[in-house]
Amino acid sequence: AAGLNVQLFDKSRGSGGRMSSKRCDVGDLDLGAQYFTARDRHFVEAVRQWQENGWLAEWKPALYQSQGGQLSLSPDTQQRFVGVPRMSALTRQLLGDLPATFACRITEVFRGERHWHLVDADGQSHGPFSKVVVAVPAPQAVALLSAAPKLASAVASATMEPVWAVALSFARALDTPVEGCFVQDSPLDWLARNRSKPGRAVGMDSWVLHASSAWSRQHLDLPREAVIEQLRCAFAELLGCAVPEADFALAHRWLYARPAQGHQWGALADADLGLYVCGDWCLSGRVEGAWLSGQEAARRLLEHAA
Ligand SMILES: Cc1cc2nc3c(=O)[nH]c(=O)nc-3n(C[C@H](O)[C@H](O)[C@H](O)COP(=O)(O)OP(=O)(O)OC[C@H]3O[C@@H](n4cnc5c(N)ncnc54)[C@H](O)[C@@H]3O)c2cc1C
Ligand SMILES: NC(=O)C1=CN([C@@H]2O[C@H](COP(=O)(O)OP(=O)(O)OC[C@H]3O[C@@H](n4cnc5c(N)ncnc54)[C@H](O)[C@@H]3O)[C@@H](O)[C@H]2O)CC=C1
Repeated sequence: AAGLNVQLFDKSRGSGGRMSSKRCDVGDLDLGAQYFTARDRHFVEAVRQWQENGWLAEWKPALYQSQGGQLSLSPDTQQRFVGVPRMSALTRQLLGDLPATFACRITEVFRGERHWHLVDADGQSHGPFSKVVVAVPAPQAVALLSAAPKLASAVASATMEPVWAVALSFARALDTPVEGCFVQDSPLDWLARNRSKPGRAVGMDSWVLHASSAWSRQHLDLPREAVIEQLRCAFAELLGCAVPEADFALAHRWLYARPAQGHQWGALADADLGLYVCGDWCLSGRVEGAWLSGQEAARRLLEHAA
């Protein structure tokens, strides 16, 4: 928006990061961020604009909570948004025609005499660039900040927690009114019924289950099949209805799902070098926090470029 030339590199095959959706035979599944809320007025305004553009829609699930094995309705007035027809649709729209190189993992960010250069996992070099913004989870950012050791050590203090995500699809819809559920006292901490979200395929009855970070940490190296089975059992127990073997199942491990602690950093920078770091872990560990942190990095970068 400020007229600078931007080149984006991402190690994934598509945009979205932890907001990405997986394309499967049973439809698109949001395995990471499930929905987002908007509280900061700048973000509220951005969300309003995206909604007007048709990039996202409000999700109004039949919301439940489960505590001590007791399932109860838990309606509220909180507005929750999702990308349509999949979560990652929003990032695809925001990307527009910005030059982006996907499936490109950056392994080194180094400064030449006047400019920055990036090296990827295939040894290819990219650049020169006058500024670099590192927008990845804190533990992955550290390796890219060797040119600014002070910055690297601040970032290294931000640790992140894992989350196992499981998707289960059933040809016959489960006999339950639940469409979203906040869970306590279980290996799970969240579950969502995919077809209750706007614009999703309605053929199969697909669910996304998230394990708690504590369970995920304890079962980090459990084989995928075992993760699916254990979380399916926890799911069945929680719903209290018959849950057959799924017709389709997958498990995805998010190693750096959520920040372990909250910070109010906004973004971090070595402005003299032209190196900026941002991400949800600089703020609230939510989509809104990620967006605000990116805005703050951009603001500082432009301030220094002026
Ligand atoms: C399971 C789960 C559930 C969640 N649920 C919610 C929710 O309901 N509501 C909510 O608001 N938030 C939720 N979140 C959090 C939300 O997804 C994040 O806060 C937000 O997406 C973070 O955005 P980001 O840009 O900071 O980082 P990311 O989305 O992690 O983006 C970083 C990008 O950098 C790329 N990358 C990493 N290293 C390299 C490298 N070396 N070279 C090139 N590219 C690299 C990655 O591929 C990725 O695309 C959830 C997250 C998870 C994992
Ligand atoms: N699994 C993961 O890796 C991550 C999950 N994240 C979740 O993303 C959501 C985003 O947070 P916000 O935007 O603040 O969303 P929000 O306001 O819907 O929820 C915030 C938290 O409040 C509780 N809560 C809210 N509404 C209800 C309700 N009706 N009944 C019972 N409890 C309720 C619940 O504990 C929830 O986690 C939260 O649920 C986070 O736990 C965020 C980041 C990572």
